Amino acid sequence: LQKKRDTKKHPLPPGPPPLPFVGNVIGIDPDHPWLAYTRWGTEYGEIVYSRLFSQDIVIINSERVAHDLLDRRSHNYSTRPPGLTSPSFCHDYSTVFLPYSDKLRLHRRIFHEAFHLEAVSSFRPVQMRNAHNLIRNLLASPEVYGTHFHTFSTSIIMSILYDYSTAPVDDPFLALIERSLEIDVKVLRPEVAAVIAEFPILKKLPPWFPGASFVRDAIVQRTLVPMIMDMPFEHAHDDPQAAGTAAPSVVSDALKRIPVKTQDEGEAAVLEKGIKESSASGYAAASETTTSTLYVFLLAMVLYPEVQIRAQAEIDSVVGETLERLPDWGDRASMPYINAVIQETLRWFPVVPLGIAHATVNDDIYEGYYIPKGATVIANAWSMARNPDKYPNSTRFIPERHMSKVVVEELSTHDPASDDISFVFGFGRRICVGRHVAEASLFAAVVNILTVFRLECAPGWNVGPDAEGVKWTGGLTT
Ligand code: HEM
Repeated sequence: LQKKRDTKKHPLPPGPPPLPFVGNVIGIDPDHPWLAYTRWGTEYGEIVYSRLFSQDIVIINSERVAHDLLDRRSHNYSTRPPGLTSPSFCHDYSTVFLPYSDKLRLHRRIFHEAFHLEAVSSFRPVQMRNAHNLIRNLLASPEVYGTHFHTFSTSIIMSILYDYSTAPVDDPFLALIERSLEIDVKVLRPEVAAVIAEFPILKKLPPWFPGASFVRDAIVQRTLVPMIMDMPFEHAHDDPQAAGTAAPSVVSDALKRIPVKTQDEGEAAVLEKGIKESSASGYAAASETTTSTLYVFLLAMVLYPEVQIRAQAEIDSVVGETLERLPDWGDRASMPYINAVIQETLRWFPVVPLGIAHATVNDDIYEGYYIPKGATVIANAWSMARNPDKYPNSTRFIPERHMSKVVVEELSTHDPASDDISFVFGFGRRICVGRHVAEASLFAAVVNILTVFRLECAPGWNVGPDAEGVKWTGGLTT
């Protein structure tokens, strides 16, 4: 049955013709939906309407429209599709998937206090120390570079959030959280949410039922999430017998602020819960994204040796060819090319290719098109990164394209949100809260790797400069 609604005589945005009942399921590779959405962008334009069962999906393929809707009309476009916050998967705690609400504002305030532009420089020692560990690990066992990237990303975020030092291998807490993240990345997508919303009965299938893997995943997740939230939190929490003993961390600092602000026990409990939940969300949001970006960096370096040579020449010109010291934060302003390499890495293959879906609170009209209330709104970063007017030869890795725009001033005043590629961090009231931390971690890793190593393709590995043939994993992050 077709939904009947009053579109106020405005048409829906253009899009592929839907099949009866199921909508636009044909032609979408469920693991790589950004490819189909980008194709639709070429065919139908900057804003595309599609339908999955009865779920309206609006795909934004250009930065222009994303800024118009998600920034300028953020009052209407800042919530999340309800299917993403399924209580069966215990996601109702996660900042990333919360609807726009007081709880979300509290989470974002907690993040902002720790991660705003002026505050993040306090994490630099942790980031540089972990970058040095990263190059030591890469030297010892380069073949497991992926594990080392992962250790780098997770160790930084665990130190920052909880002052928790992860074990060099097989950390028991990380094993739990990784299992939980594996499930999240697989399940928390608008396409899956639309199917589950259409057939709530699916949630009731017995776990042994063939194809009911997400029911089994939900059961595992319900066991994991309380552990993931409580274990590191207790580590960062002050010993109640000896107040003020916890080492500095986002969590302990936030907890210390509570008594100053409120004497009310109920309010204090809400704040404490907010701190616990937002910090648990921070780990998930930070680890995969930073690790994946380092994979893209590595891919670029082996496919573009001339970029690598230019980047290394810049480093040599700053720290000296004899390598008497490793680069440090004070060198960053003198390394515009390294900064451009980081920008281009974020652009070349955005690791959150479709961002995290937003949703509309009310009906809207935009450039004559009707956008329904409750629509899932996807900002297609993949397509924005391939805008041929802004990025000629967009499939090529060309750091030089950022050189006129890269900000080289002292980094405490450097706001990546104002940069060319800010779209990879999302939009409006939901823009990534960890973007300043992410950028700094990437600098620490990239500059140290390039100082110490030459990165080359393994013999016999033949991938062209467009990285065609590279297999991108499916999910929220790739
Ligand atoms: C290269 C690294 C990263 C990339 C590409 C990235 C990208 C994104 C994107 C696209 C979103 C969705 C924005 C939107 O809805 O419009 C997001 C949200 C978020 N990110 Fe990041 N992120 C990165 C690193 C981090 C780090 C290091 C943290 C640290 C805590 C973090 C924390 C978050 C949180 C909490 C949200 C949810 C915000 C909300 O829903 O209001 N991210 N990120």
